[in-house]
Formats: sequence, structure tokens, C-alpha cells
Amino acid sequence: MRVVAAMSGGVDSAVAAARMLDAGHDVVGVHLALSRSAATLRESSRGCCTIEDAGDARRVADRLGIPFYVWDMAERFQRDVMDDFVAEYAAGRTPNPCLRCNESIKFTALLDRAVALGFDAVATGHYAQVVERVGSGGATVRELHRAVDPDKDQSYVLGVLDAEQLSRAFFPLGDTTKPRIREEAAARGFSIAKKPDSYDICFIPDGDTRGWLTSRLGERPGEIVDATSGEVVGSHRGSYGFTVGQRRGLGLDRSAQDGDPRYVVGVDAPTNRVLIGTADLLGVDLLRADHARWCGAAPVDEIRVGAQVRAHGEEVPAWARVDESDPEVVHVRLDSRLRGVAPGQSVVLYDGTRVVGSATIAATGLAGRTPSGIVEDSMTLTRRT
Ligand SMILES: Nc1ncnc2c1ncn2[C@@H]1O[C@H](COP(=O)(O)OP(=O)(O)OP(=O)(O)O)[C@@H](O)[C@H]1O
Repeated sequence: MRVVAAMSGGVDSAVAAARMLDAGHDVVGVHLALSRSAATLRESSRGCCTIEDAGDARRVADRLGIPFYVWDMAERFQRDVMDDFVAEYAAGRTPNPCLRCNESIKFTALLDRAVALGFDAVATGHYAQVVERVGSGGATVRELHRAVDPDKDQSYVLGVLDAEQLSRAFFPLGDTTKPRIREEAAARGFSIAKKPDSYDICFIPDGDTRGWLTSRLGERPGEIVDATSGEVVGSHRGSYGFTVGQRRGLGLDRSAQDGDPRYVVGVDAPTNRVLIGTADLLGVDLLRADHARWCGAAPVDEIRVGAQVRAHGEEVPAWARVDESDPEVVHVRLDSRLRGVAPGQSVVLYDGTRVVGSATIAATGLAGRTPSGIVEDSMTLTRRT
């Protein structure tokens, strides 16, 4: 097959490209230029996509003897990932930009361009497995499964891929643990074998998400309100800087409290209010999620799944069903309560190790506390006592 190996300049994608070559594919290395910001491009920066990263990717491609190109997707990344990230926080939600990037950049923009140029597939260094199975009609079906290395498993951020995208995706590292990949990189003579893992959000290299959002959205002073009493208990400089479950950074006067820690239990963007409450207000077991994506056909009946709401979060047994009137909406009933679930987070649904699909959480609630079993909206969650 003719395959584009997406090369970030890191260890994982270097080994992924090498393994595709070993498997006999015709491989071309492509590094995506995703940023034009000086802070992100700086060599000393620890985000992805520095000039040094592009150089590292090129050196690996040279060593492998494969052609190498840099494709500029900065404008699309700005629009679909960074602007979306800002808009989501401004609306009081907590997005996962890696999912958006996989959905819009790596497995749409990159894949589409690769296919238009005559390639068959894209290979990345994500830790996940694609399993081929013969379907009921005799056709080959490709399924997305968790990686064997639970510490590195990235199936969560790939949960947005549909069957068509999966049919053109290769994840050659899914059967190996990270320490072994580093050993393999060293054995292959890659200079980047000991390069530190990229972490968190690549376009916020210093990890200061609130500061980064403030530089885009400006300060927007507002009130911190006790969700149970409705009393104003403090102030903030922008509700976009808070997320459900957060404890730090509230700046509350401890002497005015009863000793129980307070958490953010809601962010009400229209009124710019941050709602706080005690830990017992954080547990939820109902999710309503939209933007549903299925790795195959959408389920017809209520299905038994494992639900995961953050990249390295626990998986909770649950029931999931597609909304009767809106196929983009999924209702999830968790067997046990999860704490600190924010609207905007993705819920990825698993059947064993297989990814069934994903959706973006729009609202959360508690079973038995709602009039009709219908999920409460995110703000009533904070007033349910
Ligand atoms: N700028 C980029 N250009 C091309 N491919 C990229 C780029 N950034 C990420 N990728 C691809 O997406 C995969 C997952 O990205 P992620 O940011 O999670 O990197 P990672 O797990 O640290 O991997 P790596 O060690 O390859 O950087 C990478 O392995 C690579 O195939």
C-alpha cells in the first residue's frame, strides 16, 4: 500500500513509520506544520510542532530513506482546533482538542489530501489497535481497540473516527508498550530515542491554559456563587478559566466556610457565573451527549458499554441508547457515579476493548432526581439538592 506516515518528530511516529516500511508498504513521511505562533515554534518550547520537531522528523525520514514533506495545515488547525477550543471554554464547556485534531486534521484534512494524492492510508504513532474481522456479510470490518499498554492507550482520542476513516488508518504501535518502543527507536539508531513525550495541549507549551485563554478572551470579571444557597461568595476574572470538578484557583475565604472543600460544580457562561459546592454535588450518573460518532453502524437498541469521559479516566459500566428523535444524541446511564464531569468532554463508549463510538457531553444529571428520567441540563445539576 502507499502510506503517509504522519511524523511529529517524536519517538512514536518515528517507530510507526519504520514499522510500516518493514511491513513492505511504500511510505512517505509527512510532518504537519500546525502553528505559526512564535511561542509554539521556538526551539526550546516543549509543545509539538517546533522547528526542531520538523527537523527531527526529517532526520528520521532520511535515516529510513523515505521521501519527506512538510504540509502546512496551520490555518485549518487554527480554525478547527484552536478557535473551537476558545469558543468552547467561552461557552462554559471543557473541550478535548486532541479529539478535535484527530477528527478534523489528522483523519480528515491529512487523510483527504493523502487520498487525493493517490495514497491508500495514513499511519500514526497513536497507541491503539485496529483489528480486522470478517463481518456478517463476508466483508472485512475494521474495529478500533485499546492498545496493549494501558498507560499509553490513546483509543479515547481516536473514538471520533468512523468506519471509513478507520479503513484507511494504521496504528502500528498498539501491540507494544512504550518502553519497548523507546528500545526499538534506539536499536534503529534514531537520535530522538530519548526525546521526552509531548504532553498536554500542544499549542499551550507552558501548560497555562487559563493564561492562554485570558490572552484570547480578555479578563471578564464575574461572581462565584454557592450553588445551594445562591449566595455570592467570591469573584473571578473569567468563568472560562474554570471547569467542573476544579478545586484550586477559586481564591475563597476559608474562614467563611464550614471546613468542607468547595469545588466548581457548574460554569454558567451567559451570566459569567462560576457555581461552587461540596463534593457530593459532583457525582453524576446520567449523561446526554451530542455529536455522536460510531465506529460502524449506530446501535439500534440500548447497549451495554463501558463509558470513559477523559483521556486517562476510569471506564464505568453503563447503558447507552441513541435518542429516538435525534440520531446525533446519545443518552448514557452509568452504573455508578462519576465525579467532575464537565459539558464539552467526550464520552467514549467501549465494548470490552473495542471502541463503539463517542459523543460530546452536553448535560449531566443524577438518575432518580429528574422528573421523567430525562437528563437534567447542566445548570439544574447544581440546584438539585
Ligand atoms: N505535527 C505533526 N505532524 C505529523 N504528525 C503528527 C504531528 N503531531 C502529531 N502527529 C501524529 O499523531 C500521533 C499522535 O500525536 P501525539 O501528539 O499524541 O504524539 P505522541 O504520542 O507524543 O507521539 P510522537 O512520539 O510521535 O510525538 C503522532 O504519533 C503522529 O503520528
